[in-house]
Amino acid sequence: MQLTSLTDILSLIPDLPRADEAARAAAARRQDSLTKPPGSLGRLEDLALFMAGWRGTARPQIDRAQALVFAGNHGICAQGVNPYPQEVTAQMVANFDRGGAAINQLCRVANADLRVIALDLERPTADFTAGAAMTEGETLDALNCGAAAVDSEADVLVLGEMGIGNSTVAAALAAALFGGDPADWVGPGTGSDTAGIARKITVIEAGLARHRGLDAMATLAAFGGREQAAICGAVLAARAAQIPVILDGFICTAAAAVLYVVDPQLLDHCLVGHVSAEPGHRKLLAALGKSPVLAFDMRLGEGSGAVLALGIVRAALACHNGMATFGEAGVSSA
Ligand SMILES: O=C(O)c1ccc[n+]([C@@H]2O[C@H](COP(=O)([O-])O)[C@@H](O)[C@H]2O)c1
Ligand SMILES: Cc1cc2nc[nH]c2cc1C
Repeated sequence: MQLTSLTDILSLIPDLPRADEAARAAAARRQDSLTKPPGSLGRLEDLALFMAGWRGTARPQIDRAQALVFAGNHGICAQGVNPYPQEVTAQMVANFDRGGAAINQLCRVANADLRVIALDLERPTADFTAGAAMTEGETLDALNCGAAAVDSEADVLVLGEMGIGNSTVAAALAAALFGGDPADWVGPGTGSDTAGIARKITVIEAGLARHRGLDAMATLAAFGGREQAAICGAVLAARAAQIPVILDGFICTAAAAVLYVVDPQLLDHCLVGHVSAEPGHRKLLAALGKSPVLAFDMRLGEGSGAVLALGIVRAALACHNGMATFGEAGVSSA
């Protein structure tokens, strides 16, 4: 998938695959034949049916799980919206590469292949209070980079991000896409105090005043950043390859929300792995009509909540594929 303009996305939509309803129905029949009262595995059953629909088979397996973490830097950091200095983005990328971050440990436990992609860290996006964070060309480059990173052989894709300052970008995107009071979308991020949160709100109000009346893709360019655009590209490429996606926290979900505003069905193949402790995430999930797999009070980013949810999806498929039916086990049904 190679986008040459931000409006290309509209022409892709009619050809994107949809869930295979026959495979999903066959998986539902299997669930009802397994040695348990129907429905007793609750949302594990829903996850198995979700995977069946998107993988197009009644007995989906996860042989290959890919985790992609995109990192970017943000011009809005010039406004003092971030408690940690911007160089932490590159320092954490080095930490990911050495295996020292939370995401490395969680990917090992969940058996996911982690790939970290740093997007022009030495060239932060522009300050969105002064102009568009990204040109159309920069937005397209990041979208195409995200799309190209998707392993077409993967059975599931976990997405995450790293970028000092990007909780402000995410809140700005959410406010621009869904409206409401900016204060409802803003939270502490990595640990802003009350004064820091007030600064984030002021900055977002200035950004919203500058960038009015834009469509969803232009909103992405206006507020940034590269990692958000790359997440959009990866979500689209995964869809084209019928690979279900697990989104991470507030920042990752706000990026994908751009696609939802383009067309809500663009996120049909996406689960949200967890609801972050960042307060705007709950409101964002309500706007997208998504229920998180987990609520673990996490607010790290990096894809950490999404890869934890991968373990739950693996558990759902272990039951779905490994359990005996009533007939096979000689267990009497109701
Ligand atoms: O995804 C979340 O829910 C989340 C919530 C709070 C913080 N983060 C991470 O923290 C960074 C952004 O926070 P900040 O304070 O620098 O804007 C960025 O690297 C994110 O991955 C992520
Ligand atoms: C240390 C650190 C690790 C992170 N991982 C994702 N965002 C982060 C922000 C900070 C500050």
